[in-house]
Amino acid sequence: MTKQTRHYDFAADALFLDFDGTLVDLAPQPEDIVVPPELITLLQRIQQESNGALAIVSGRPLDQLDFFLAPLRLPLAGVHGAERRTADGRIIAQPVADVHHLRQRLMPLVNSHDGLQLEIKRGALALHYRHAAHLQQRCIDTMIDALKHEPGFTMLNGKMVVEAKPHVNKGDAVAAFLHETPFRGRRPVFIGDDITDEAGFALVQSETMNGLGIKVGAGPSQAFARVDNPAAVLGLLRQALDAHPASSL
Ligand SMILES: O=P(O)(O)OC[C@H]1O[C@H](O[C@H]2O[C@H](CO)[C@@H](O)[C@H](O)[C@H]2O)[C@H](O)[C@@H](O)[C@@H]1O
Repeated sequence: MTKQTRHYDFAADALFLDFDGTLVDLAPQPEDIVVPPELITLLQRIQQESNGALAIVSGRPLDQLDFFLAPLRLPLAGVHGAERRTADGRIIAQPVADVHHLRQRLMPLVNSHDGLQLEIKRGALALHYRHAAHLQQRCIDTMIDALKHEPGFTMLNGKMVVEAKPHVNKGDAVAAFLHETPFRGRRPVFIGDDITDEAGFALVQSETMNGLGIKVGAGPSQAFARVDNPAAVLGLLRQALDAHPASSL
């Protein structure tokens, strides 16, 4: 951990965690990630100790997060905040644009090159080029062109992926949780690794929130603190629980 380490108080703080690249190592394909069994145990313990003030905030849809985190049922924000499951189990789905026409605009590129994959979500499309890195600029240019005709989306450059997502962000999702029980009134901590997580850092570190962002891995970030990789994030969670009630994150 670099820069600023702060006391983590399970009674007064709330924890918001990105998923890919933060809790699990990146994998060649979205479906290939491996969830360490210890992660499930740690999240379960944190959920209990913090009276439920723990949420996952991801670019993935809710059903995928539930699948990978089973048997846990946590509060979730999916598709970068376009859908949420609150702590009391309500699903809140933002209105989103239909991806059909955008998909049609992207498919010719995907079909004419090996190694490209189009992931379809509710209101979002992720064009993955991890297996065709030389096509990065081509993918970005194609997405920019396609979005000129599709006003319902914002472009997001992620890790070996360019996404068209709804006009939402993870900061808004965290803010929404912080208006609800059991998150309300707590100091937020947000841990994430990618550009989409910067909106989460900005929100929790704003003057009114007085929280902490923790960036995972290299690259520019506004987060006040940094750790190296998902293994180090697990280490932080473990440490916080071991030191409970006087722990630090
Ligand atoms: O917000 P996150 O939880 O970090 O999700 C961001 C995107 O993650 C997934 O793609 C990324 O991870 C894959 C598995 O490691 C990797 O193969 C891919 O190259 C990465 O971009 C997911 O597929 C996307 O839907 C998420 O938006």
